[in-house]
Amino acid sequence: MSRFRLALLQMLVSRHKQENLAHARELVSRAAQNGAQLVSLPECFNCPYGTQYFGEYAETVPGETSTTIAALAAEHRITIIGGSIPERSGDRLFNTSLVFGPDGKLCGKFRKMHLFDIDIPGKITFKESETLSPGEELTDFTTPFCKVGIAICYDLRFPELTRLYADRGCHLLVCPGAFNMTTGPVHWELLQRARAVDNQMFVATVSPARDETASYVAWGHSTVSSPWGDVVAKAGHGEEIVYADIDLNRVEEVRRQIPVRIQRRCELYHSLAAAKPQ
Ligand SMILES: O=C(O)CCC(=O)C(=O)O
Repeated sequence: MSRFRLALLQMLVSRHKQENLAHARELVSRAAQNGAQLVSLPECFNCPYGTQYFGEYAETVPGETSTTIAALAAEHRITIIGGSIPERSGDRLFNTSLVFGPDGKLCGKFRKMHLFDIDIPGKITFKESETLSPGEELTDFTTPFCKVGIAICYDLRFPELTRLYADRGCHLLVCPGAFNMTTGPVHWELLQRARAVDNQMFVATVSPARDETASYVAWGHSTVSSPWGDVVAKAGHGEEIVYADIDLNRVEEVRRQIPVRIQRRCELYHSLAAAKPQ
């Protein structure tokens, strides 16, 4: 199958977990009724985004949220990327994305690999590493359409991660993320289009809807970029579902036209990197 419908759920997240789960149920059902076969929720969809919330909202896997998403995937016979949730594992917390296939079974679990620690004086200081631990594994999964890789938000800033997925045969990267009002306007679209054009693959980012009353105000603008690097679908900042009819033939077409993937000179890069500067 070379075509499928992707839906990005730009959901408004509240402080009430039960309300968030009910809302996710509603949006997933709407997307499935509209023909979506692969659906993604945003980063931290069951909890407000902020280090002060992660411990309180964290769950083990399996747990309430994972069970809810698994049941929804099975009910609608679709694949659901469960955005991300704070996950508790022993005495550690992770920012984790869980993926469930149309049979309701867990088919992927990605823990955010690069933690969001930044300091922009007068604008935004954020230190995920105060409460979270980083993941160490790649997570890709196979669908009837293509292989899909997962990254979470700040991970998009590290081109090496997306390159690893592309080299493993992924034709789509899905990245639940919540950029903010400082970095979002300049970096959000730029980074995803760069990852798409670097690797000649589709890249989809899924943000929560903007809530001006939240302690962390998300940029919104969930987006799908094509292997050519152009934007094929994009949300505003309010709650909405973004649909994209993905034609995977575009991946092969762009790779044939501009064959950078086979023109890379990896041995040369390695020897240049190893050489001592003059
Ligand atoms: O990289 C950024 O500017 C934002 C990252 C972020 O919000 C996150 O990793 O959750």
